[in-house]
Amino acid sequence: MSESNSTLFYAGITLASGLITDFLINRLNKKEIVEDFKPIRSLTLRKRSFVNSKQAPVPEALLNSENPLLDEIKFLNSATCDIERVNHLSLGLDDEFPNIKSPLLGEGNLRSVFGGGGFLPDDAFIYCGSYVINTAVFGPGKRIDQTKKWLRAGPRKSLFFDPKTVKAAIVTCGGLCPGLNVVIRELYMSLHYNYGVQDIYGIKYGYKGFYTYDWIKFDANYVKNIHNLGGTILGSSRGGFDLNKIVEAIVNHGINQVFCLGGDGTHGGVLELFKELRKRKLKISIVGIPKTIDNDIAIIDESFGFETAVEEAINAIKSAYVEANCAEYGVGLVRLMGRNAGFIAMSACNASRDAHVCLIPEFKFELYGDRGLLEYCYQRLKKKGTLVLVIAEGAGDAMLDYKVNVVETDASGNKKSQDVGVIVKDELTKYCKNKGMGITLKHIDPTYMIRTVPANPHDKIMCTQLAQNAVHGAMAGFSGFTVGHVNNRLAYIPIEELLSGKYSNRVVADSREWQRLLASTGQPSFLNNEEQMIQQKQQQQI
Ligand SMILES: Nc1ncnc2c1ncn2[C@@H]1O[C@H](COP(=O)(O)OP(=O)(O)O)[C@@H](O)[C@H]1O
Ligand SMILES: O=P(O)(O)OC[C@H]1O[C@](O)(COP(=O)(O)O)[C@@H](O)[C@@H]1O
Repeated sequence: MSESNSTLFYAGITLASGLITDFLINRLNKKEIVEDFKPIRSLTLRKRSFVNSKQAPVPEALLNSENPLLDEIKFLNSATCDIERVNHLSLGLDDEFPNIKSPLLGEGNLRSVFGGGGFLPDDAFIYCGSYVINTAVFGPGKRIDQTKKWLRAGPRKSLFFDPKTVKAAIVTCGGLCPGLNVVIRELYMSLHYNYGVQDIYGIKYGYKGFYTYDWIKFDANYVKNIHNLGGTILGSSRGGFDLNKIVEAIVNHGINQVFCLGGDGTHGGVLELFKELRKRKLKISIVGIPKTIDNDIAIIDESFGFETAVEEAINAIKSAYVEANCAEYGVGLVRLMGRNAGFIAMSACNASRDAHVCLIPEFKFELYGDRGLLEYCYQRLKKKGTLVLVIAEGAGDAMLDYKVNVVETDASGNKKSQDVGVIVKDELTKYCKNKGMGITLKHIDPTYMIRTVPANPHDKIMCTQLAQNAVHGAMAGFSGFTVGHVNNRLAYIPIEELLSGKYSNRVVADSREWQRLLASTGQPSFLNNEEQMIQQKQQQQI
């Protein structure tokens, strides 16, 4: 494209309305790539907000270069529709923009099993101006041009990094989660076999491993069988984030791509590292891969390991039901993880159909009083003889009339509270006894069992998609981003945006999933004065 044509092209895109932009871009894309479909769609409704961000301009010297990746970056910089830009290593650095042909580019299936030669057809690559929309549902008052758009994840035809010069490091942080080993394996396989990267290292026991332990040099034999193992072969930890020591270790090892698997805390670390690396003008791409069984990471549809955890949680609920059903006034009480969000508990209840009450951190409730939890349980036992309660760990904080103590704070600063399962068990037993009812209560706590199993097929597929796309993004030179599904399509999300505080992911009262749970359990609010609570909430929102 000549310079004047190119200027007109970008000006046209910039000025066109969102709808016209979408139309043009869809035409440019020619064909939809179906590779990033998830096997099952999460129906969770999320609250999302809309923001715009600015980036460093493309250096003058690069404006005339012929390079599809550079075109994409210029497009992202000039587009006025609400595309959330991901930082690129070329921006803010004055060097020439490299134009390295992706080794994935090829003639269909011509690649030999021994490597060499590309294997992706031309239209499998992400084209300039390809994005994922934030909202899937449109109706009166909601226009497609007003919804936020995220950069589409996927392979780029030209790369920022020459694979021969890439040295990558992989680290796993925070709590365990099914699928960590699948992501590690696929990061290695994609870097090594698809792009030809030779130097790939594993960091032991989370962030502190960068500067505390010897690094593991991976080879294919080391990782090829790990996908069927629970946990992480690298080990994980909380705490130990020391910015300077980590940057020093990365630089000393000559690393230029870092992949960090973890939740919000880990992404907080990625953001700090990203800012520091940018400040030092280092060409090191740092990428987050969202991990948590709690499924409470904002913006993305779902985090890997969550479905596996729900599947395992159902086994505990099943056992609780059998125990409850086989005793006079039998109660099965299952405590599940979920420090801040009740997605595991809600989904496990919806899937098992055996739970009668589900308590999660998002909704306040009372234990005592005519409309409190204990009276409801007592009445249900009197009438039906059986009760299954599912309680998320953080629900203790939602009890209005019982003070739950914070017993400790973990090394990452997350609070650890008194066990809500034990509190409800003791209080319910006492309450029923005072009313002359002797209950048989079995308390099942499968919290660590549900997160240590290997990933199920759904999560394994998701882990593979995330890892491959994290690698594509890093090889293209993007940095400071995380990768995840938005509306069932893979997107690159700037971590600055993810952690900006404008987004959250919690169960919301009007979501279809929560309404479905209420419809199937019939549980009330457990509030003695619900009306008053609603009014208070409304006032807080004004
Ligand atoms: N705001 C932050 N900035 C830098 N590092 C952080 C931050 N919050 C947590 N971390 C580090 O991230 C790692 C994982 O955090 P943690 O909260 O335990 O798990 P998760 O990543 O699953 O939320 C820990 O090593 C912790 O020290
Ligand atoms: O005992 P640990 O390792 O602190 O893990 C418990 C925590 O794990 C979680 O399920 C997930 O936490 P992370 O996302 O930080 O890994 C929390 O809900 C729970 O409090």
